[in-house]
Amino acid sequence: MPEIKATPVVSRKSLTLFDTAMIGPAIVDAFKKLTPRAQWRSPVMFVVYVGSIITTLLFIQSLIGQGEANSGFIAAISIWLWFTVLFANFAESLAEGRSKAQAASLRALKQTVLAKKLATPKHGTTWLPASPADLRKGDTVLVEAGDVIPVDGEVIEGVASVDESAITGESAPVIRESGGDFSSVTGGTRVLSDWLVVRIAVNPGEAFIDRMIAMVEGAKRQKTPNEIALTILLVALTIIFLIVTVTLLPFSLYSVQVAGAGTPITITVLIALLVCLIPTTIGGLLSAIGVAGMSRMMQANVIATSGRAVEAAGDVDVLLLDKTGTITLGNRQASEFYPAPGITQIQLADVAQLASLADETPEGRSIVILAKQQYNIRERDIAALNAHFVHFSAQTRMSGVDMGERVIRKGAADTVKKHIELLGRSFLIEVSNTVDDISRRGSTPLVVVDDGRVMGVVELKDIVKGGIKERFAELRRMGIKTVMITGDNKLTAAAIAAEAGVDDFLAEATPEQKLKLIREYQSQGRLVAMTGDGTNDAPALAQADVAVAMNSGTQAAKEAGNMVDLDSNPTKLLEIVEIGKQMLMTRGSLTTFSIANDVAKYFAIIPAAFVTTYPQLKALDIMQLSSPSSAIMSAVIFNALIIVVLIPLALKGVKYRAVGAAALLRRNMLIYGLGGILVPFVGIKLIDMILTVFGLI
Ligand SMILES: Nc1ncnc2c1ncn2[C@@H]1O[C@H](COP(=O)(O)OP(=O)(O)OP(=O)(O)O)[C@@H](O)[C@H]1O
Ligand SMILES: [K+]
Ligand SMILES: [Mg+2]
Repeated sequence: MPEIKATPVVSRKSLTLFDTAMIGPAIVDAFKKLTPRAQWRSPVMFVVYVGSIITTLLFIQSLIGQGEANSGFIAAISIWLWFTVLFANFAESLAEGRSKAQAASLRALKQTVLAKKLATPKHGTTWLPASPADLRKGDTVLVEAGDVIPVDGEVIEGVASVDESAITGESAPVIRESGGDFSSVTGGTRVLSDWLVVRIAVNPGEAFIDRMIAMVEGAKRQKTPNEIALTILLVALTIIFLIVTVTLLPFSLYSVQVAGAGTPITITVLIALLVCLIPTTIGGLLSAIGVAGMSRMMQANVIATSGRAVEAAGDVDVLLLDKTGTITLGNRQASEFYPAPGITQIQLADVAQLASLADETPEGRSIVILAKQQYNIRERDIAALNAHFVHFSAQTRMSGVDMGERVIRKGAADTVKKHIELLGRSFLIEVSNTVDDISRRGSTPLVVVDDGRVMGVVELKDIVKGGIKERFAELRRMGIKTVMITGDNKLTAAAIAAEAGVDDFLAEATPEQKLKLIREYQSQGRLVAMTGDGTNDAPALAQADVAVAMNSGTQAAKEAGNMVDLDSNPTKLLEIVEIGKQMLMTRGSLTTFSIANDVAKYFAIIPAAFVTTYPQLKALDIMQLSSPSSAIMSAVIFNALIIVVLIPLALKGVKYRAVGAAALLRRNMLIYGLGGILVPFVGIKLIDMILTVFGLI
């Protein structure tokens, strides 16, 4: 057979906020964005862009003929308007630079190793080398120790340990196996031991990594509903100020000609006035805020496939989590056989094993293993048994085998109870007690029946993931209600719910009931987040506003969600909510700041701009700036520099605190509203003084 060499798996490296290596390219990129097409994306900045062009033309006119004002002044205004545009471009480029670096490191994961394509989907059959680009959905490949998994897929045979550090950054290997909720594998990860037969789940270009790359690269292209609403507000403000400014010109001309006032206002000054009044601070930083939000999600090891979901995360008020695999480790293992009165442990183990021979779930496999370990019950030849196997489903919550007339089942206590009641039998009190005891420990009881006769109960042990309780308490402080939903029985659910510290739980839930619960919350106007890993969670994930699938979960769960947590950490939602809230708050704060800024600029520019036309306006000149042209220059320079000053805030986001929304709003209004009014007074005065001291004006 041909030899296939494994290439080293590249790890995703994390990026700091201002990598100096990214500043140079961002500056170059800022100049590249000086095209009308790129500028048109932000209507506010487009107005500044047009203003820069007009003042440039006015400057050229002043050089070759009769200018409307001193050419030095026009040049200075023009240069600072160009800077304003460039600074906004730079903010966006810097944010994109981080995304691009993230996308590039993802692309490095796309391996070009050859896959071992199987002709028949069975281990031990022959394979031929195939390029990943030639693999189609439904093809099967063999992946052995040392091999890199070529494309996303589902394990259909085998158990192996897999190194997923390239995707998750987590160095501990994970187990991937057929059946159950741990069967999905991601392209670019590497099998460490044993082998897997994998059925390819995606066509070329549709793989998980491809979607991740598209997401980080396309972050600025898709505007979210929130962003669109804000853009409309900014455009409306821009239009109002445009109309106000444009009507000032004929007004000024009229005053001069008819009423005999001083000299008319110049177009250069009008453009400066307009640019200072329109919300350039938020207009220039809006795109960067969105791109940086997506980037922060990546940094948290969360892949969001929609910007809308990231925003919705900021407003979530209910979080639904499934139990097994999300709150618990999910690797439920049979730990003990509890026979019914009159039955021996060996008899129970024997029947339980028969019912599990073809059960590919981790639960089923663990029963076969326990029976072998404890009683040395050998696996029987399935073919010789003439048996028909009944596979587990989340709806029936049972599995088993029919051998001729003999019906063997194992499953959740309530469903098995119904099953035997149909046969006119009932549970013995001892069995019910055992079921309750196991449940109270937080374990899952599986009741085993042989032809209507209860043989006993198998205990499946599961472990609650570490550190969960503290994190749920934090969610509560944020005002988010946590609800655990599980297919397991009420007692087990109650035990795990108490251990994990969730606010509420729903037990014995079918996939339909999970879905129904989400719809109920949504109809009360709540925004619902759901975290799940299993195929039975997929409908609920598809319905939730923010749907986080565990990376360890099934392909179906990942397809249905709008986010994937690469670390498979159920409390990751905490960070997701924080990032969402931070993004919404950053936008809100900078919008407030941007609009509040106008007050100071109004007092700086209006008296200066019109003092030649209306000397009475001198009364408004509370800032006492050195000259009208210095006042206008200072305002324009401040307006440009404030964008640069606020870039770190736009990229990092305003600090989030787990306090109520009203308190947060009050605090932000105080800082960014009041600050927005006061800061420019100081800033403009300072710039005016510098210009004057150095004789620059
Ligand atoms: N292989 C199996 N054979 C028979 N019954 C099973 C098997 N696996 C699980 N069960 C029973 O079916 C119930 C429901 O399982 P399901 O996988 O739908 O939900 P769950 O994983 O327990 O909960 P969650 O929704 O939190 O993941 C389990 O609680 C258990 O009692
Ligand atoms: K402005
Ligand atoms: Mg599950």
